[in-house]
Amino acid sequence: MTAPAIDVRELRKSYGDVQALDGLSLTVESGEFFGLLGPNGAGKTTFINSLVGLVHADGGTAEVFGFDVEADYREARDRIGLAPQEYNVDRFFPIHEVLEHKAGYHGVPHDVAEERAADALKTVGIWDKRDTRFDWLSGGMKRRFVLARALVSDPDLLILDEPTAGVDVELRRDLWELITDLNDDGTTILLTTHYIEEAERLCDRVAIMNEGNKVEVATPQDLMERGTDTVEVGLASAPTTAPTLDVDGVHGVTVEGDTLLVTAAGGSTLAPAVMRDLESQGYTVTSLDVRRASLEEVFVDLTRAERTQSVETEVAQ
Ligand SMILES: Nc1ncnc2c1ncn2[C@@H]1O[C@H](COP(=O)(O)OP(=O)(O)OP(=O)(O)O)[C@@H](O)[C@H]1O
Repeated sequence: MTAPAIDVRELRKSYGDVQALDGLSLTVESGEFFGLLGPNGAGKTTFINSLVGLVHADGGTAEVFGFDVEADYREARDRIGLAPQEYNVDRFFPIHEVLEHKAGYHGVPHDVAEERAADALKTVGIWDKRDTRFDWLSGGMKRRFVLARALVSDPDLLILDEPTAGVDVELRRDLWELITDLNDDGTTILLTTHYIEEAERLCDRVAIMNEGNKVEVATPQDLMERGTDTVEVGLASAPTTAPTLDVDGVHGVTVEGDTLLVTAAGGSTLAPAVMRDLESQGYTVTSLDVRRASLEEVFVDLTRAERTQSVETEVAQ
């Protein structure tokens, strides 16, 4: 069996009083498209940095494709391509040379490195800029370049730390297509993002982090099913009070003019039963619409619940 792309156990890192990683355990399977979500300061970048040797963890273990990130640093690091949040690019050389140096650093012979650099620049669509320096690229091209640099060592695991932050819609879609293709070709992807829609669209599974630990790991669909949907039922005439519904899973009913707002987990499956119940009570249903819980709502609920819980624990202590 292939070793997981990432396997961390009880990972800890503190900066003074701040527990950036608080015993994080997480497994990402080889070939997965995995999302890491969490509010600012949740520990996502610290986690990524610990995988690539930029942060030395205080405790726990981290392996990449079965290689310990510290004891087997070289083996683990050579399998990872990192597109970080902050640019740390050599500004004095044309960008194709920067890529060749990077490939060389990972042990790729010079002639192969030249080819890899050309391929990477073509893949991200800035081959015509190959003789330009990094500083002279536009903001969008810089994003593309950072991805090319992550790709030049032909990594098995591509780590993208907020790759589409602040980019325009067109580039975002281009980048989505590019990384989806890479994943289809077998590259494992670890993506952090604050755009929940991005995670919903792209990721097989997501981990929601908060305060240095994971709150939940699931598929975006599973998470959304835990959220509260709203069934909007249009009635022929406005009721004076909210009807009582005898349908399992319904959380509440409110009246807004001639519309009933029925909140429920799994609204789309309950909608027909809601309609039947109302009709059996003599109501005439004129329209039915289901507003699904978004991943964003579930994310906010989960991280808020977690924060409230930790405040309550602190108060209790
Ligand atoms: N070098 C450092 N020195 C001191 N504190 C740090 C350092 N790096 C991170 N921290 C702290 O550790 C915590 C986790 O930070 P981290 O950057 O990992 O979060 P994040 O989830 O990546 O946040 P964001 O979404 O804002 O990028 C934060 O409280 C941060 O202030």
